[in-house]
Amino acid sequence: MRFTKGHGTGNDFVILPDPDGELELTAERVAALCDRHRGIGGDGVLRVVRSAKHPEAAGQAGEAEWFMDYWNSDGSFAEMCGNGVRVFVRYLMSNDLATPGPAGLPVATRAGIMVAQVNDGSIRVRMTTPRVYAGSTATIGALTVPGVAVDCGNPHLVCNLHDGVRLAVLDLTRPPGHDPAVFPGGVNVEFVEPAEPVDGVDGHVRMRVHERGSGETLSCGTGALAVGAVALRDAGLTTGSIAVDLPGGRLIVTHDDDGVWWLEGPAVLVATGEVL
Ligand SMILES: N[C@H](CCC[C@H](N)C(=O)O)C(=O)O
Repeated sequence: MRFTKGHGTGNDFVILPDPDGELELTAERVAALCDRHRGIGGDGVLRVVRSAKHPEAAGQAGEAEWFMDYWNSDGSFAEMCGNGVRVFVRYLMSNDLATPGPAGLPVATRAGIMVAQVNDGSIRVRMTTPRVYAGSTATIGALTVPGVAVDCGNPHLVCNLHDGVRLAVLDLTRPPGHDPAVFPGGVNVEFVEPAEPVDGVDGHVRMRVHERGSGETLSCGTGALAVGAVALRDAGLTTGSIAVDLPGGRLIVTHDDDGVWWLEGPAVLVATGEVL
């Protein structure tokens, strides 16, 4: 089975070309592929399958030829993967499987159609509108941090640090505690601290993330979208751009004057090989 390894700001994926949806993918096989010692290693799997050939995407086939079948590294499914869409699009174009149209390159996902606009260094993706909908808390040991629930197609809990607590001291080797009544399907938890002003954007924050189904990752695109939406709200802005620095790099979240939410960042293909 052929594979390609790629990443977006260090959020890395095993890409599996499967245009006709013939691979027998199971949670166990995905976890084995993502194992960083016994397998290829990755935060998740992106299966590249034609929308018409996948039961969860057939309804989107008229708008998007390709479906990004995203799996977390533990073999669980997720509705959406923001970094993954950029890497997926970079893969499609590098393998001459698709070319962007006038509006960009549409990709079907479990959270709906995302449209990517591609340039050499970075890709920007038209994302789902993040919905801030509840207050909740996360716990790490004896620390309790208030946060806000944000739906980006997948669930997020954005926790702004305060009282001198810094990102560097957080132990994210285990899932932070969360309220299952608010997040019955689990949640991606982001911790945020303010950062120094940066030219060209309206705000700048730093974050770390513990991802549902993958653990702490170097980056999370939908997490950055959730964090950017909260940062704009907290700044009293309805539109604007936020630079979000993650351990793996910088992503830019923009809410434009047309009401579109964009996530912009790099997408790199690292290697191609054969799974034995
Ligand atoms: N790394 C992904 C998020 C995966 C979300 C997944 N962990 C979930 O269960 O929702 C991103 O770039 O958006």
